[in-house]
Amino acid sequence: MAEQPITAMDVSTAETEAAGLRVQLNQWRKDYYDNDAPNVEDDIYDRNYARLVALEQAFPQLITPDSPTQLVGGTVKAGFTKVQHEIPMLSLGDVFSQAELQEFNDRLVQNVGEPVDYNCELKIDGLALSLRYENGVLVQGSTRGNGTVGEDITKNIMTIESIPHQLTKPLTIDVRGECYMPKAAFAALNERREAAGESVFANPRNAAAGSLRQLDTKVTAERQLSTFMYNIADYEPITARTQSDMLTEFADLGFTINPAFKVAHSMDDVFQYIDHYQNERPDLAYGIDGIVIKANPLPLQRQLGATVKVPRWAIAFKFPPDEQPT
Ligand SMILES: NC(=O)c1cnc(N)c2cc(Br)sc12
Repeated sequence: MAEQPITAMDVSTAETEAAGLRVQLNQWRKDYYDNDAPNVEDDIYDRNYARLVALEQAFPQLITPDSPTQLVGGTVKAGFTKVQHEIPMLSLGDVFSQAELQEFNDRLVQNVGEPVDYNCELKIDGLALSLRYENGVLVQGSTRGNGTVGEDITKNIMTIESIPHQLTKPLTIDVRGECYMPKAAFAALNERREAAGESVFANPRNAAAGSLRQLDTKVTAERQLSTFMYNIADYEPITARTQSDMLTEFADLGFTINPAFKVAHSMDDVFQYIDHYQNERPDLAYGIDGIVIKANPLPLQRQLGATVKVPRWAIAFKFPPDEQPT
C-alpha cells in the first residue's frame, strides 16, 4: 500500500500506522539483537524505522517508551551475568543519502557556529562491545545489551587475539568497539557447518554475534573473531584532543583499530571518502554497512553530548544492502 503523506494525516490515522510499525519493528529487533538471526533485509527495517521516526516527529504524542526509536540494542540473554554500563553504550543516528548527511552537517555547524572537521571511519558489520581495564589490566568485557545493561562476556573476549590483556600504560579506561568475524573465517565456518549437516549463519554479523554471545567459551575460541576499537566512555584517561589522535593513542595502548580512518575538512572530503569505500567494500576482509562521521575535536564531542539514544556529534551513513557475496 502506498504510504500516505504524513502532512495529510490526522492523529488517529498516524497512531494506527505507528502502532503497527512499533509491533513489527520490535519483532524484527528481537530476532536481530536477541536471537542473532534477523529475518528482514536491512533496507526494509531501515525504511520502516525511518517512517516511524517521521510519524513521531510529526505527532510527538505518539512516542511510547517501548517505541524502537527510544531503545538501544537488545536484552540480556539467559545464562549471562548482567553488566551495568556506567556510561551508556549508545547507538547512532542513520542517514541514507548525501543530502541527509549535508543536512546533519548544516545543523551541526549552525549549532556550533563554525565549520567542523570530521573523522571518517568505517561502520563495521559486527557486534558492539565494551572493554574495561583497571590499572591497565583487562577486567571485563560486555555487550551493549539495551545500552545501559549488557551481558558479561569476559571469558569469551579473553580468547580473542586482537584484544590486549594488558595495556602499555596502567590506565583505568572503558573502550568501545566492534567484534566482527572476517569474511574468510565466516566462509570457512559455514563450510564446516554445512559439511556437518548443521545450520549455516546468514551473514558474518550474525556469526560474530552468535559466536560472542556463547555460553561455551571453547566455541568462541575457535571462531576467529576480531575487533576494531573506536570510542571511549570517559575521555579523562587519554591525552588525545581529537578522535583521529585518540585512535592512534588506542593503537599505542595495544588495541586493534581500523586503519581506514581519515580526517575530513569539508563535506566534499566526506563524500569522497564515502565513494571510495563504497567501491572498496567488496574487497575488504570484513563486512561494513556504511561509514561513521564524528566531530573530530574531543572537547566538541563532550560539549555536544548525546540524546537518550545517540550522540549529537556523530552520524552513520548507511550503504544499500550488500549485493556482494560475503
Ligand atoms: N567507527 C565507529 O565509530 C563505528 C564503527 N562500526 C560500528 N558498527 C559502530 C557502531 C557505533 Br554505535 S559507532 C561504530
